[in-house]
Amino acid sequence: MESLQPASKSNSLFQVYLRLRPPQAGAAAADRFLNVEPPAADAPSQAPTHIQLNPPNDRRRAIEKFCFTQVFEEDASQLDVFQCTNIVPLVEGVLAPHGGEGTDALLATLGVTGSGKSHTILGSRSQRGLTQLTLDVLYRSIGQNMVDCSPSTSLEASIAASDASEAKVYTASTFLDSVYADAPRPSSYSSRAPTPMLGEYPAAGATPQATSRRLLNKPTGFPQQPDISGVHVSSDNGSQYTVLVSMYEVYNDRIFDLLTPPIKSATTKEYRRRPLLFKSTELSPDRKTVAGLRKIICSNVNEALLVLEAGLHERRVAGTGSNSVSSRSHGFVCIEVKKRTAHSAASWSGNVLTIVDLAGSERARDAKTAGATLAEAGKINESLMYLGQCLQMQSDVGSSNKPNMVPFRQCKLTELLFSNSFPSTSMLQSSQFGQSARRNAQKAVMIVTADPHGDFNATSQILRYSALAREITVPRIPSVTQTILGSAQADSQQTLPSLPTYLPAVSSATSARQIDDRTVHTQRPVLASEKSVFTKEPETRSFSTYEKSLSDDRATVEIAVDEIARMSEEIEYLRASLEAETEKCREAESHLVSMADRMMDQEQDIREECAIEFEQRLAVEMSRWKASLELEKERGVEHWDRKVEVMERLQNREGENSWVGIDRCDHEDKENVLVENLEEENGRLRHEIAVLKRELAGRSPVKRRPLRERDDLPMASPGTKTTTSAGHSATGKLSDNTGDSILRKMERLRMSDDDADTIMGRPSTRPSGASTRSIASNTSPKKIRKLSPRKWDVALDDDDLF
Ligand SMILES: Nc1ncnc2c1ncn2[C@@H]1O[C@H](COP(=O)(O)OP(=O)(O)OP(=O)(O)O)[C@@H](O)[C@H]1O
Repeated sequence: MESLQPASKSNSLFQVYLRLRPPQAGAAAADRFLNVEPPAADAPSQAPTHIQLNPPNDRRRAIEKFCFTQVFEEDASQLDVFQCTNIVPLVEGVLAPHGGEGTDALLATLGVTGSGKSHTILGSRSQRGLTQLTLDVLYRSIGQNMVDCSPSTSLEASIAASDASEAKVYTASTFLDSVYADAPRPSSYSSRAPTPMLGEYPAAGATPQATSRRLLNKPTGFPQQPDISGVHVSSDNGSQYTVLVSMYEVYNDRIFDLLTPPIKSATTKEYRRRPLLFKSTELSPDRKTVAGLRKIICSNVNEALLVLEAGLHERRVAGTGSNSVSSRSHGFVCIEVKKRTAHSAASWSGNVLTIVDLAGSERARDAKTAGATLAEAGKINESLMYLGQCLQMQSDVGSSNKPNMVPFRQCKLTELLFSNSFPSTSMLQSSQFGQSARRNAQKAVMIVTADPHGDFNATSQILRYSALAREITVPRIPSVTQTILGSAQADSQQTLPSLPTYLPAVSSATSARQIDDRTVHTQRPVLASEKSVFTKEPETRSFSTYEKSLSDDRATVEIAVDEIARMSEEIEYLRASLEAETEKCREAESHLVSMADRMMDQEQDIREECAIEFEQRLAVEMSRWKASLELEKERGVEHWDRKVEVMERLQNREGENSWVGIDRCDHEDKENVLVENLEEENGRLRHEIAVLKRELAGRSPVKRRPLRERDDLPMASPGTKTTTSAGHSATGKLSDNTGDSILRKMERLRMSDDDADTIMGRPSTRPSGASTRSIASNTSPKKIRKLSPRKWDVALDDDDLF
């Protein structure tokens, strides 16, 4: 046992203690698979530190030994555990009594479901747990240095201003008034809610905060045992202290505040909590915090216990086959000790003591879980598996070369537990340049609980990754080997009484390995004593011939034994591999179940969010649409009003003066058109006259009928109004009366003949006194016919009419 020692303390993030719970009623002593080894005589402490795990009913499985900081046996009390687990130094580190930064602290329990984690951390009806004991010693240590928390002071504001986690800070009186009913609870005390809380909150309530939350009955008193009034830690007398309590749980890998009441969903009508983020904030860029928590300023231990009670009431628990009140989430209680220089308005700084009650790993078969509880179990097992990986690798962290080897970012639980134990990359870089100093690493205590009569596989798995050191002893395989050797021995004893009789003590080459080599269970074990077992020289016998045959037999047996040992070893290795693979498979299955559940949860959340957003947008769009419709209506009315107005104005103006201008313009336009038409007509007539002249010249006098009688020339209709004034016939009728106008022109030509006669001294053929106008208008066609030959002759003779 001396060889199994824990790794150097400086390399471990946790001190790991093991606590065994008393047997449950009906547990048989024969079922006990775990034994505590008595401490070695020369050990520094007489407290046990080693246990041995004996596989029940399976002689082929290895015997495992584990080493812890200390092992508490079944009869250990709450006080024993409190005093021996170094919790007092944790409180001292948080209080920083000698000035300086102080250190954060973490106290956690880990174990299979029903093994006593909650009992250890939170106590029972009669016994206080480590949380209550820690609060007791903390408040008594601060004593008079606690700052006045009366409502008149601006304590909440000053704390909220210096808080890096965007917390909502309340005084205990404000918070407790909203949680507890005035009447004290008459019946029994219990810190655990019996069933999950969702959907159980009546809507009717007194205060706004309590509308979605059932008011609790205030406990009349808390257990006072064990008494630790003798335990005291000093605090910094030059400082003022205040203590903030906050609580949250990690459920299905999401963080929920236990001190904030759930909100009723608009769509599902269920009461739900909003998950919180674990992130770096503006005031804490290099350190992650759970953002948006409710933090309650508790000025005395009683207030802190009432807040704790209220938070525990909200935590998800359920009855399973393994535990009637089983935690379904990892519960976190944060006791934040804030400190500032006495009588100054300096900002608050401080440290946190985080107490964690982890949910227990469980096998669905044993826990008889189904549905949501089974999915929860899958999630719990998955997070514990990641925690196990982190614990196995924690020893590597001591070496500064591998700061990021611990895979703590795989789930919320390990992130919350480990992320502030390691410097972030940005912090490392900045500290390399001397920009910021790394905070003191947190001190951590892990209490592993185990039931020696419980589930062997689950317990051995937890012990494997939590123990500080582990040793495996591969069991002897007597069935085949002993049979062969036994028969050989029996044969030889007849003739060779002193044939060696001992068997190889097969042990693992990995025995006595320390925590640094935790992968031992996945490595192939080697027979340490394989080579040395059969190296002894057999005794020399007198019967030489018989001796020869015997030595042949012995050689054969040796080879056989060797082979058997090798095969046994191989089988053992394969069995271990199979076990590991089976375990992996089981973990993968539970992971799958939990992922499916998570997806459903997320889908539900997204649906809800979408529905809410859709409703909000719809409402906004509706109101916008209504507003724009109203506006359009108003605009339409205005538009038509304006149109009517314009029309009215136009009508008035037109009535007054517009008609005069329009008439004048019309008149001018008409005159212009008339002139143009006349010019055009004039040109055309000239052309026609020329044509007619040529035609007349080519005709015989007989055929020269008056133009008016000719069919080939268009004549004016009888009703056509004519006038002799050249170019002054009515507009538009000139073209229709072409023949008429030609006739008139011909008459004018005749007049020209007369004039010419006059000029040339020939006697005029026209009656005297008759004017051109009268001829044109009054002369009958017959008269014209009589005159025309001479006229045409003259005209032709003269040949110069124009
Ligand atoms: N050391 C102990 N002494 C007396 N009773 C104990 C002890 N440890 C556990 N028990 C009892 O065992 C039962 C289960 O314990 P507990 O609820 O603490 O288990 P747990 O590990 O927290 O389980 P889970 O992970 O399911 O929440 C409780 O009734 C508790 O009182």
